[in-house]
Amino acid sequence: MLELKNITKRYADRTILADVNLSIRKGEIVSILGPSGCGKTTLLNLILGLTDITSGRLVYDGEDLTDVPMEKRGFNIVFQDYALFPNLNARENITYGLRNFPDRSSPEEVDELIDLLGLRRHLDQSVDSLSGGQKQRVALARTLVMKPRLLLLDEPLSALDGLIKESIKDRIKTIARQFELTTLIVTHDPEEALTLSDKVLVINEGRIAQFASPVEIMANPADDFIRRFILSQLTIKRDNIFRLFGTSHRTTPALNQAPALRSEAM
Ligand SMILES: Nc1ncnc2c1ncn2[C@@H]1O[C@H](COP(=O)(O)OP(=O)(O)OP(=O)(O)O)[C@@H](O)[C@H]1O
Repeated sequence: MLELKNITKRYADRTILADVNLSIRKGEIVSILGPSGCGKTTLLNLILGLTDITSGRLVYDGEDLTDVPMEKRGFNIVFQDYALFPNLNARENITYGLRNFPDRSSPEEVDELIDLLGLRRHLDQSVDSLSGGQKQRVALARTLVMKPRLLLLDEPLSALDGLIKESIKDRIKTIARQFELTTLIVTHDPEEALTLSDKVLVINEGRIAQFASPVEIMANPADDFIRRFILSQLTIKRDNIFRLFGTSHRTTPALNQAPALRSEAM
Protein backbone atom coordinates (compact mmCIF):
# COMPACT_ATOMS: atom_id res chain seq x y z
CA MET A 1 0.00 0.00 0.00
CA LEU A 2 1.31 3.42 -1.01
CA GLU A 3 0.11 6.22 1.25
CA LEU A 4 0.41 9.95 0.76
CA LYS A 5 -0.32 11.76 3.99
CA ASN A 6 -1.05 15.50 3.95
CA ILE A 7 1.49 16.08 1.21
CA THR A 8 2.10 19.68 0.21
CA LYS A 9 4.59 20.92 -2.36
CA ARG A 10 5.61 24.57 -2.64
CA TYR A 11 8.03 26.35 -4.93
CA ALA A 12 8.95 29.66 -3.24
CA ASP A 13 5.54 31.05 -2.18
CA ARG A 14 3.57 29.09 -4.81
CA THR A 15 1.66 26.04 -3.63
CA ILE A 16 1.72 23.40 -6.36
CA LEU A 17 0.10 20.54 -4.40
CA ALA A 18 -2.00 21.18 -1.31
CA ASP A 19 -2.61 18.63 1.43
CA VAL A 20 -2.85 15.53 -0.77
CA ASN A 21 -4.12 12.41 1.03
CA LEU A 22 -4.21 9.15 -0.87
CA SER A 23 -3.98 5.37 -0.41
CA ILE A 24 -3.17 3.14 -3.36
CA ARG A 25 -3.41 -0.63 -2.98
CA LYS A 26 -0.83 -3.09 -4.27
CA GLY A 27 -1.47 -4.04 -7.88
CA GLU A 28 -3.82 -1.15 -8.58
CA ILE A 29 -3.55 0.83 -11.81
CA VAL A 30 -4.15 4.49 -11.04
CA SER A 31 -4.33 7.24 -13.65
CA ILE A 32 -3.45 10.76 -12.59
CA LEU A 33 -5.56 13.08 -14.66
CA GLY A 34 -5.90 16.83 -14.82
CA PRO A 35 -5.38 19.94 -16.92
CA SER A 36 -1.96 21.20 -17.88
CA GLY A 37 -0.07 22.65 -14.91
CA CYS A 38 -2.33 21.12 -12.22
CA GLY A 39 0.56 19.23 -10.61
CA LYS A 40 0.47 15.71 -12.14
CA THR A 41 4.16 15.41 -12.94
CA THR A 42 5.08 17.06 -9.65
CA LEU A 43 3.09 14.37 -7.81
CA LEU A 44 4.83 11.61 -9.76
CA ASN A 45 8.24 13.16 -9.08
CA LEU A 46 7.51 13.45 -5.34
CA ILE A 47 6.62 9.77 -5.19
CA LEU A 48 9.66 8.80 -7.24
CA GLY A 49 11.93 10.92 -5.02
CA LEU A 50 13.07 13.23 -7.81
CA THR A 51 11.53 16.21 -6.01
CA ASP A 52 11.48 17.00 -2.28
CA ILE A 53 8.23 17.05 -0.35
CA THR A 54 7.65 20.40 1.41
CA SER A 55 5.47 18.85 4.13
CA GLY A 56 3.63 15.57 4.72
CA ARG A 57 4.71 11.92 4.61
CA LEU A 58 5.11 9.29 1.92
CA VAL A 59 4.68 5.75 3.24
CA TYR A 60 5.01 2.42 1.42
CA ASP A 61 3.93 -0.78 3.17
CA GLY A 62 4.30 0.97 6.52
CA GLU A 63 7.81 2.26 5.76
CA ASP A 64 8.26 6.03 5.80
CA LEU A 65 10.01 6.94 2.53
CA THR A 66 9.74 10.71 2.81
CA ASP A 67 13.47 11.18 3.31
CA VAL A 68 14.63 8.00 1.55
CA PRO A 69 16.64 8.82 -1.60
CA MET A 70 15.21 7.91 -4.99
CA GLU A 71 17.53 4.98 -5.71
CA LYS A 72 16.58 3.29 -2.43
CA ARG A 73 12.80 3.54 -2.92
CA GLY A 74 12.55 0.69 -5.42
CA PHE A 75 10.26 2.70 -7.66
CA ASN A 76 10.86 3.18 -11.34
CA ILE A 77 9.62 5.52 -14.02
CA VAL A 78 9.17 5.39 -17.78
CA PHE A 79 9.42 8.91 -19.16
CA GLN A 80 7.33 10.35 -21.94
CA ASP A 81 10.29 10.53 -24.31
CA TYR A 82 11.38 6.94 -23.41
CA ALA A 83 14.96 8.08 -22.65
CA LEU A 84 16.51 5.05 -24.39
CA PHE A 85 20.23 4.79 -25.13
CA PRO A 86 20.51 5.51 -28.88
CA ASN A 87 23.91 3.80 -29.24
CA LEU A 88 22.58 0.48 -27.89
CA ASN A 89 20.23 -1.95 -29.61
CA ALA A 90 16.88 -2.99 -28.16
CA ARG A 91 18.24 -6.00 -26.27
CA GLU A 92 21.08 -3.97 -24.75
CA ASN A 93 18.65 -1.27 -23.69
CA ILE A 94 16.35 -3.81 -22.05
CA THR A 95 19.13 -5.48 -20.07
CA TYR A 96 21.10 -2.30 -19.29
CA GLY A 97 20.13 -2.08 -15.62
CA LEU A 98 21.02 -5.74 -15.04
CA ARG A 99 24.71 -4.94 -15.60
CA ASN A 100 24.88 -3.63 -12.03
CA PHE A 101 22.15 -5.88 -10.60
CA PRO A 102 22.47 -9.18 -12.49
CA ASP A 103 20.35 -11.10 -9.98
CA ARG A 104 17.31 -8.86 -10.33
CA SER A 105 15.86 -10.90 -13.24
CA SER A 106 16.88 -14.32 -14.53
CA PRO A 107 17.45 -14.83 -18.29
CA GLU A 108 14.14 -16.74 -18.34
CA GLU A 109 12.31 -13.81 -16.75
CA VAL A 110 13.86 -11.40 -19.26
CA ASP A 111 12.73 -13.73 -22.06
CA GLU A 112 9.21 -13.84 -20.66
CA LEU A 113 8.99 -10.03 -20.64
CA ILE A 114 10.38 -9.79 -24.16
CA ASP A 115 7.65 -12.13 -25.36
CA LEU A 116 4.94 -10.45 -23.30
CA LEU A 117 5.82 -7.14 -24.88
CA GLY A 118 6.20 -8.64 -28.36
CA LEU A 119 9.79 -7.51 -28.78
CA ARG A 120 11.59 -10.69 -29.85
CA ARG A 121 11.76 -9.70 -33.53
CA HIS A 122 13.28 -6.34 -32.70
CA LEU A 123 15.99 -7.28 -30.23
CA ASP A 124 18.95 -6.67 -32.54
CA GLN A 125 17.59 -3.45 -34.03
CA SER A 126 19.09 -0.12 -33.09
CA VAL A 127 16.53 1.83 -31.08
CA ASP A 128 16.60 4.65 -33.64
CA SER A 129 15.08 2.29 -36.19
CA LEU A 130 12.13 1.36 -33.95
CA SER A 131 8.64 2.84 -34.19
CA GLY A 132 7.21 4.91 -31.33
CA GLY A 133 5.21 1.94 -30.03
CA GLN A 134 8.23 -0.36 -30.19
CA LYS A 135 10.38 2.19 -28.36
CA GLN A 136 7.70 2.49 -25.71
CA ARG A 137 7.68 -1.30 -25.23
CA VAL A 138 11.49 -1.38 -24.99
CA ALA A 139 11.32 1.38 -22.35
CA LEU A 140 8.71 -0.62 -20.44
CA ALA A 141 10.75 -3.83 -20.64
CA ARG A 142 13.90 -2.03 -19.52
CA THR A 143 12.07 -0.78 -16.45
CA LEU A 144 10.28 -4.03 -15.68
CA VAL A 145 13.39 -6.25 -15.74
CA MET A 146 14.50 -4.28 -12.67
CA LYS A 147 11.32 -5.44 -10.85
CA PRO A 148 10.22 -2.12 -9.41
CA ARG A 149 7.68 -2.32 -6.59
CA LEU A 150 5.94 0.69 -8.07
CA LEU A 151 5.79 1.58 -11.75
CA LEU A 152 5.37 5.22 -12.71
CA LEU A 153 4.51 6.17 -16.27
CA ASP A 154 4.53 9.78 -17.47
CA GLU A 155 2.20 10.18 -20.46
CA PRO A 156 3.20 6.76 -21.84
CA LEU A 157 0.72 6.78 -24.68
CA SER A 158 0.77 10.41 -25.75
CA ALA A 159 3.04 9.85 -28.74
CA LEU A 160 1.10 6.83 -29.96
CA ASP A 161 -2.07 6.50 -31.90
CA GLY A 162 -4.91 4.10 -32.68
CA LEU A 163 -4.22 0.40 -32.54
CA ILE A 164 -0.72 0.78 -31.12
CA LYS A 165 -2.11 2.75 -28.20
CA GLU A 166 -4.70 0.04 -27.54
CA SER A 167 -2.07 -2.68 -27.72
CA ILE A 168 0.25 -0.92 -25.24
CA LYS A 169 -2.69 -0.25 -22.92
CA ASP A 170 -3.49 -3.98 -22.96
CA ARG A 171 0.12 -4.86 -22.23
CA ILE A 172 0.34 -2.42 -19.34
CA LYS A 173 -2.82 -3.95 -17.88
CA THR A 174 -1.56 -7.52 -18.39
CA ILE A 175 1.76 -6.73 -16.71
CA ALA A 176 0.16 -4.93 -13.78
CA ARG A 177 -2.14 -7.93 -13.21
CA GLN A 178 0.45 -10.64 -13.79
CA PHE A 179 3.09 -9.08 -11.53
CA GLU A 180 0.65 -7.40 -9.12
CA LEU A 181 2.54 -4.25 -9.90
CA THR A 182 1.16 -0.99 -8.55
CA THR A 183 1.14 1.34 -11.54
CA LEU A 184 0.65 5.11 -11.62
CA ILE A 185 0.08 6.70 -14.99
CA VAL A 186 0.07 10.43 -15.68
CA THR A 187 -2.23 11.46 -18.49
CA HIS A 188 -4.21 14.46 -19.61
CA ASP A 189 -6.55 12.27 -21.66
CA PRO A 190 -9.80 11.38 -19.82
CA GLU A 191 -10.60 8.56 -22.22
CA GLU A 192 -7.23 6.96 -21.60
CA ALA A 193 -7.61 7.31 -17.84
CA LEU A 194 -11.09 5.84 -17.76
CA THR A 195 -10.32 2.84 -19.94
CA LEU A 196 -6.91 1.95 -18.54
CA SER A 197 -7.17 2.18 -14.81
CA ASP A 198 -8.78 0.70 -11.72
CA LYS A 199 -8.94 4.15 -10.19
CA VAL A 200 -8.61 7.67 -11.51
CA LEU A 201 -7.10 10.49 -9.49
CA VAL A 202 -8.35 13.79 -10.82
CA ILE A 203 -6.31 16.82 -9.79
CA ASN A 204 -7.43 20.38 -10.19
CA GLU A 205 -5.14 23.27 -9.22
CA GLY A 206 -3.05 21.12 -6.92
CA ARG A 207 -5.95 19.53 -5.05
CA ILE A 208 -7.68 16.18 -5.39
CA ALA A 209 -10.94 16.76 -7.21
CA GLN A 210 -11.93 13.07 -7.09
CA PHE A 211 -10.27 9.71 -6.52
CA ALA A 212 -12.54 6.87 -7.56
CA SER A 213 -13.13 4.09 -10.07
CA PRO A 214 -13.92 5.09 -13.67
CA VAL A 215 -17.49 3.89 -13.26
CA GLU A 216 -17.93 5.87 -10.04
CA ILE A 217 -16.53 9.02 -11.64
CA MET A 218 -18.85 8.70 -14.60
CA ALA A 219 -21.86 7.90 -12.50
CA ASN A 220 -21.20 10.33 -9.66
CA PRO A 221 -18.86 13.10 -10.75
CA ALA A 222 -17.77 14.97 -7.62
CA ASP A 223 -18.28 18.47 -8.93
CA ASP A 224 -18.72 20.71 -11.95
CA PHE A 225 -15.03 20.64 -12.77
CA ILE A 226 -15.15 16.84 -13.19
CA ARG A 227 -18.27 17.12 -15.31
CA ARG A 228 -16.75 19.73 -17.58
CA PHE A 229 -13.19 18.49 -17.70
CA ILE A 230 -13.82 14.78 -18.02
CA LEU A 231 -17.28 13.90 -19.13
CA SER A 232 -17.61 16.58 -21.75
CA GLN A 233 -14.28 15.63 -23.32
CA LEU A 234 -15.07 11.98 -23.77
CA THR A 235 -15.28 10.97 -27.37
CA ILE A 236 -16.04 7.32 -26.77
CA LYS A 237 -19.52 6.19 -25.91
CA ARG A 238 -20.08 6.03 -22.18
CA ASP A 239 -21.75 2.65 -22.60
CA ASN A 240 -18.43 1.23 -23.80
CA ILE A 241 -16.77 2.21 -20.54
CA PHE A 242 -19.57 0.66 -18.50
CA ARG A 243 -19.38 -2.49 -20.61
CA LEU A 244 -15.62 -2.60 -20.08
CA PHE A 245 -16.19 -2.69 -16.35
CA GLY A 246 -19.22 -4.95 -16.54
CA THR A 247 -21.64 -2.36 -15.19
CA SER A 248 -24.95 -1.29 -16.61
CA HIS A 249 -25.89 2.37 -16.96
CA ARG A 250 -29.24 1.41 -15.41
CA THR A 251 -27.46 1.22 -12.07
CA THR A 252 -25.85 4.62 -12.61
CA PRO A 253 -28.62 7.18 -13.01
CA ALA A 254 -26.35 10.25 -13.00
CA LEU A 255 -25.19 9.23 -16.45
CA ASN A 256 -28.42 10.44 -17.92
CA GLN A 257 -27.26 13.95 -17.20
CA ALA A 258 -24.12 13.63 -19.27
CA PRO A 259 -25.47 14.52 -22.76
CA ALA A 260 -26.72 17.82 -21.40
CA LEU A 261 -23.36 18.46 -19.80
CA ARG A 262 -21.60 17.74 -23.03
CA SER A 263 -23.59 20.26 -25.03
CA GLU A 264 -23.34 22.74 -22.18
CA ALA A 265 -19.57 22.63 -22.35
CA MET A 266 -19.38 23.17 -26.11
N1 LIG B 1 11.06 23.29 -10.48
C1 LIG B 1 9.98 24.09 -10.48
N2 LIG B 1 10.04 25.35 -10.00
C2 LIG B 1 8.95 26.15 -9.98
N3 LIG B 1 7.74 25.79 -10.42
C3 LIG B 1 7.61 24.55 -10.92
C4 LIG B 1 8.71 23.63 -10.98
N4 LIG B 1 8.27 22.46 -11.51
C5 LIG B 1 6.96 22.65 -11.78
N5 LIG B 1 6.56 23.89 -11.42
C6 LIG B 1 5.20 24.45 -11.56
O1 LIG B 1 4.29 23.58 -10.92
C7 LIG B 1 3.06 23.54 -11.62
C8 LIG B 1 2.69 22.10 -11.88
O2 LIG B 1 3.59 21.54 -12.82
P1 LIG B 1 3.48 20.02 -13.30
O3 LIG B 1 4.60 19.79 -14.28
O4 LIG B 1 3.39 19.14 -12.13
O5 LIG B 1 2.08 20.08 -14.06
P2 LIG B 1 1.39 18.96 -14.95
O6 LIG B 1 0.01 18.79 -14.39
O7 LIG B 1 2.24 17.74 -15.04
O8 LIG B 1 1.30 19.72 -16.34
P3 LIG B 1 1.41 19.16 -17.85
O9 LIG B 1 0.17 18.35 -18.10
O10 LIG B 1 1.43 20.43 -18.65
O11 LIG B 1 2.68 18.37 -17.97
C9 LIG B 1 3.25 24.36 -12.89
O12 LIG B 1 2.65 25.61 -12.71
C10 LIG B 1 4.75 24.51 -13.01
O13 LIG B 1 5.09 25.71 -13.63
